Amino acid sequence: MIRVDSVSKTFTLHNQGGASIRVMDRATFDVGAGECVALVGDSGAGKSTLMRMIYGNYLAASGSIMVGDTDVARAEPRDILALRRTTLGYVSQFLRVVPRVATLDVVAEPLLAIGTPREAAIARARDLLTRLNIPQPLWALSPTTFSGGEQQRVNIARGFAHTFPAMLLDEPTASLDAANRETVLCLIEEAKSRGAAIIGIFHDQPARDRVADREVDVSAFTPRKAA
Ligand SMILES: Nc1ncnc2c1ncn2[C@@H]1O[C@H](COP(=O)(O)OP(=O)(O)OP(=O)(O)O)[C@@H](O)[C@H]1O
Repeated sequence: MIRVDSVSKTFTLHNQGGASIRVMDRATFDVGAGECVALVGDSGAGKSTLMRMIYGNYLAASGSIMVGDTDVARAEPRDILALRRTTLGYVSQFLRVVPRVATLDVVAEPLLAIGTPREAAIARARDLLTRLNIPQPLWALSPTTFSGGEQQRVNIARGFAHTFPAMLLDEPTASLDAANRETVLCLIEEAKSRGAAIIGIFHDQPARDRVADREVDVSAFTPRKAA
């Protein structure tokens, strides 16, 4: 489902005399349907950079990143946006809050965007908000004023609303309490059992041990170490 092949990356620091830093050299791995792969490696090894390249936020200098039939390393921006709507989900720790949109609609939006009938989308949003312990009186409010933890849980609910065939998870359990952490681990397990291919960064080692089938050590693709 996801195949990263010989992906390299160099950052050019335009504000520092155009200095360039090679941060990734020929990263290669794949993730099958129903599988969860954890990216591991020291701080600065390039885990986030690799994930951002797979999501299409950072452009890979060379190589290919196949997600389904789309090569993210070469795709047009509109194709990447279509991929993100239908195929590739991304759950980070942080919600990008849209002012004045009710929490229920924030969570249902990814489903509405792919044409799910409103009633079904809202039902799924209610179910996820309930599972993630967001109190019902808050559902009609914008999450702008919610606590950090509440915003994180709304973001997770939104990220899991659509049953994406491929998902990227960036520290999905960070700073959650035990009950909500358990819910997120169950959501990940459910996604795997319906066949989603998942790539995650988990500093939470017990969480990683539970949901990840394999680890990919990104340090192996860090140029200074590979040299
Ligand atoms: N936008 C950027 N511009 C320049 N350099 C960057 C940029 N993003 C990341 N880097 C560099 O790329 C390298 C890899 O960083 P990255 O954040 O991917 O590491 P990481 O493995 O996710 O680390 P951590 O576990 O600390 O989050 C680092 O040396 C970092 O300084």
